[in-house]
Amino acid sequence: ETVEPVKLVVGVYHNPPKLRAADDGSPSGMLGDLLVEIARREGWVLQAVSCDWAYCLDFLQAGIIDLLPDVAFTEQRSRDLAFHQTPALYSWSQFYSRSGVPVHELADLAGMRIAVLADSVQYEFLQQQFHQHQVEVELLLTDSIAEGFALVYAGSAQLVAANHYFGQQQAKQYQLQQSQFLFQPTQLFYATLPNQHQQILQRIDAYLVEWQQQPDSPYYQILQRWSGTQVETNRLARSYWTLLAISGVLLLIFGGGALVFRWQVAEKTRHLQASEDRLNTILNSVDAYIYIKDMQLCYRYVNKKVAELFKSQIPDVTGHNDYAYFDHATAKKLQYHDRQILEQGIREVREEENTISDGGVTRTFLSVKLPLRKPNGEIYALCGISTDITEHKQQQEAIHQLAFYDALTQLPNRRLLLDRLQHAFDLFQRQQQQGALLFMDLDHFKDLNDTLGHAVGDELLIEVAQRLQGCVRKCDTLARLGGDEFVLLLQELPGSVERACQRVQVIAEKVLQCLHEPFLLQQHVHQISASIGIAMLSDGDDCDELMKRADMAMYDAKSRGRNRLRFFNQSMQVEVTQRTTLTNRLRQGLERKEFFLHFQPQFDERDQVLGAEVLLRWHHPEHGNYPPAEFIPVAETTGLILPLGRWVLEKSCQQLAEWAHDPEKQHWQLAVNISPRQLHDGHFVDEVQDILQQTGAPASQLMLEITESQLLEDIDEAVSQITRLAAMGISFALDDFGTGYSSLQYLKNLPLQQLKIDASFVRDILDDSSDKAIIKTILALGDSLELDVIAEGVETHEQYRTLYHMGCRQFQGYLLGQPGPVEDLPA
Ligand SMILES: Nc1nc2c(ncn2[C@@H]2O[C@@H]3COP(=O)(O)O[C@H]4[C@@H](O)[C@H](n5cnc6c(=O)[nH]c(N)nc65)O[C@@H]4COP(=O)(O)O[C@H]3[C@H]2O)c(=O)[nH]1
Repeated sequence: ETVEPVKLVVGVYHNPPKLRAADDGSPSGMLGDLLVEIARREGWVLQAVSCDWAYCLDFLQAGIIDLLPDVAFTEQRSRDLAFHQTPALYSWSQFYSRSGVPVHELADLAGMRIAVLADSVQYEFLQQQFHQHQVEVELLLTDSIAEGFALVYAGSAQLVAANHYFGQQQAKQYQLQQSQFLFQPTQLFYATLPNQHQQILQRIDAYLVEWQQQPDSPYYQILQRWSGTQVETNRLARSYWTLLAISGVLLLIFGGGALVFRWQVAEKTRHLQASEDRLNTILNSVDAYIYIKDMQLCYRYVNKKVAELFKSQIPDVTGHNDYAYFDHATAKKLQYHDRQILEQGIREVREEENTISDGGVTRTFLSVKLPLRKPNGEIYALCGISTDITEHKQQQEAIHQLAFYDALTQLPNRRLLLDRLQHAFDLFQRQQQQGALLFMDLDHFKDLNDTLGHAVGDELLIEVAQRLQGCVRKCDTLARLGGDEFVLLLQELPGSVERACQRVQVIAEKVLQCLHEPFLLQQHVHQISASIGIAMLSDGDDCDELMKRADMAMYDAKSRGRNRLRFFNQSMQVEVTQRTTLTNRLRQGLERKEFFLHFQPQFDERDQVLGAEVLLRWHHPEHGNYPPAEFIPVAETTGLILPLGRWVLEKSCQQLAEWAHDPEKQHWQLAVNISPRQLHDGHFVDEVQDILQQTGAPASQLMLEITESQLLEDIDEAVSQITRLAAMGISFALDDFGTGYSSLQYLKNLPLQQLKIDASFVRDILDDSSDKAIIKTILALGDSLELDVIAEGVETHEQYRTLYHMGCRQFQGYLLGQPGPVEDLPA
């Protein structure tokens, strides 16, 4: 079944270059060709009917033709005809005359013979204007536009009014010139009778919408073919048209002469005054700043909004330039750009930040500016339309701020950081421009936050952000990822990795130092520290990996005792992987009961056993024995030390309970190592009490070994726990004594029983005089504080003798007894 093609009878009148008949009678010209192209695509069959304009319009209304191109939209026509939505062309009208007929204003037309197309929009408009302003003219109605041009050429009329498309192309041929009197901007459409060809109009509309958005579409190709000049894209054409609509109106009011603004109409006719009033009402009620500046950039016209902005009256602004109203920098900038427009004859859209001199308020404007030209093309003024977009910009900025900045510290957030990092990374890959990523975490921030409250925590974070910002350069990015995690992206570092690393180290140390300075928070001085992990841009293959690596390095710094910096490197990566494996094995080991205890005896100076130190041992079925120095730190960071430590305590207490029944051993003490995690775990005291109760071990025989460094973490908390345990009869030994920062203050405050000289001092006691001096001091300290002092790691007789002569009376070490099963302890 074949579908009948759509047949359309099209009216064609002579209005080149917009519309004309081709040699074979078919529609041609801009709108004709466009229709032919659309019909070709749609499969419509066009049948052209050649007619003069007024007849064409009649034919359309009578239903003789289906479609008429090039119909200007008017209110009245919209009642009788149907139009599509998107204008096919934008047009306006001008007068054309033989040389020497000046038209500056409506009143200049009085007494003239003016040719105009019958039934045209120009005719309607002019007739109405002349009538309204009581300007007497003789209108000669023509059947075609060309006829009007011919009348002027022949001297039968002084002027012809026509659309500028026709005028631009045809005026020369008739030796006519265009006047600067622009009027009546119109939008041109294809028209049909209402409700008859709805679908046709819809299809035409669809093509117009699509093609007007594509600069290389058939639409622009056709327009260009017929206009012979470069056609701007539709958006520009439309704004140009809009501006012309306004500036045309301005010209209508002000006339065109050497100065557009010589406003004499008021004196000439009171009707024109009325017209001015009406137009001014329009111009003054638009939400835009409209102005005209002359070649010296003095204002010649401003609307009410401009006058209000300048806190002045409209007439007072005339003759002044921007220096009178804006601050110096703004005026200079405005004049610079305005001059370019006048000199180069360009139209410009620009965002301007203008500061009003009175009050110094800065506002943002979107300004469209274009030069105004005389008929000979000479530029004589600049027309500008500016819209205040300050609020819009502020909203945009607020949204930007929310999306890319941290609300608490106003530092860039993760999203912005990642963006900058990507940029830095690209630069590094292209130009080997080194950079570094520093992950910073405040040590024990959580404790501060929990104890002092979130308000103080927030205050600290804000101050930290400010301090950090003081340590970095403009080209660096300091971001906050949340919590107490800050990231610093350093860019533009010196070429070689070594030099770059050195520089980064210096910066990171500076950061550590500046964070270590005391903070004053709510009248209290707080001291904090931070741990920094560093990855160089050369350390990873992408941003994700770099972030992870800097993070890893930061954790490494933390686990090495905080307040320090660590660089990421490959060996660290290996370490991290091993650590994960070890964690999994530890967990399994606990379940599979792979742990056991060794006991290393401790002696007095008469070789009598005082007891033993309990040492944890782990035998893995496949990997053999793991040294405690390797797995204990991992157990500590993962928290596995808590169940592990509990198990050690239980076993030790069971042993003590057993010895309690043995008269030879009931005086033996067991020294059990306690990890910092255990001591700072809130349940530790209760746990020890439970274990003592359950096992029946005498508390007096249990000694807990703590290290100096673990005390330092939170001295007040530690003292309170230790005091509570000591009250239960448990004694305490301070392990590794001498390696940390000893503070007499806490030594006095703690219920200690024993100081343990670290094995490292004992090892070098024979060769290193400073180690000897330290041991002496520890012994003297023990003496004065009435504490026992035990030397650990005694391996040789010489060491033993030297220690003895120095006054040491308790010993532990391979010389006297290796760690081993409980059965191996000497009786
Ligand atoms: N070179 C030398 N070394 C000697 C000598 N005498 C003893 N040692 C070793 O020195 C370490 C003494 O333990 P530590 O200083 O408390 O140091 C301990 C302790 O800090 C930790 N640790 C061991 N067991 C536990 C435990 O149950 N809990 C906790 N939290 N830590 C433990 O592991 C560390 C290492 O333990 P171990 O490898 O068993 O190493 C033990 C012991 O075997 C000697 O004459 N020469």
